[in-house]
Amino acid sequence: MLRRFFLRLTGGSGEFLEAYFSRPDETKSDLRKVLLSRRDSLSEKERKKRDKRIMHELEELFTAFEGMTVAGYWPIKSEFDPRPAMREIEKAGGKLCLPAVIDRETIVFRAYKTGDDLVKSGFGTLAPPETAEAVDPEIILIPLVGFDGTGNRLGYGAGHYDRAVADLAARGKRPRLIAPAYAIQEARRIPSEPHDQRLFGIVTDGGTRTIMEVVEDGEIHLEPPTT
Ligand SMILES: Nc1nc2c(c(=O)[nH]1)N(C=O)[C@@H](CNc1ccc(C(=O)N[C@@H](CCC(=O)O)C(=O)O)cc1)CN2
Ligand SMILES: Nc1ncnc2c1ncn2[C@@H]1O[C@H](COP(=O)(O)OP(=O)(O)OP(=O)(O)O)[C@@H](O)[C@H]1O
Repeated sequence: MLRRFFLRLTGGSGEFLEAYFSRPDETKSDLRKVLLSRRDSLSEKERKKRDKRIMHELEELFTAFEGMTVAGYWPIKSEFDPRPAMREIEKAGGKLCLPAVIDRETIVFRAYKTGDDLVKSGFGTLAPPETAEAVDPEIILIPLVGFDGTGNRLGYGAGHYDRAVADLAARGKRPRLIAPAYAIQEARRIPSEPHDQRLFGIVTDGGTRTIMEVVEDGEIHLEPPTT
């Protein structure tokens, strides 16, 4: 069976934060402020337009999610709304889950089906209740504040996802992190620390970035996780 790995570096709308290239001393929290305000500044109309473009890019991946456990997220603030994509993933045979906040450091993933009840879960998020089954996602649609072209991710700074992915890795799981994001959330460089988990793919309204694909018998699949 032919297996070929390649890195696709396409897209990119040139909307990234150029200013930070010349300032290597830029801290994560400074970057977070600037990138959050960029995201917040999109009008509702502009956001909807960009959401459609991101959804269109994501559509290419849905069939690859068949039979996989895929973590979505319930959007807060000015994040891309992944819920229409989650419904399509479900239709394509993916099993959904959502992150639930346990404490300031910990999140877990709980099974979710469209229409299931959700409960308040900290930091303004909603999540399945404790009674929902705990699952280990193979694909994580991961929200972010910022990213760079090499797959570094900047979150809200709690380390929730970084810890959750490290925990999965410690148990032999290798979830693929795919970030739907607005092109304006790109910075020339996001500082990377050892605990930071690198993105597998970044799907933006300016194109799909840095996504690793596996081509098998002429078809594009996401690599199945090695457990
Ligand atoms: N929609 C969504 N769900 C998510 C996350 C996320 O980023 N987005 N998470 C991602 O990890 C986890 C929840 N963790 C979060 C941690 C901090 C903040 C936040 O907004 N923090 C404040 C600053 C910190 C504070 O208030 O102490 C902020 O940025 O205003 C949000 C979510 C799991 N669920
Ligand atoms: N695997 C880990 N083990 C212990 N501490 C961690 C781990 N991952 C992250 N942290 C800690 O969490 C804090 C926040 O990390 P960072 O600023 O990278 O968060 P973030 O990636 O922006 O947030 P998130 O992952 O919640 O979206 C840091 O103090 C970091 O040391």
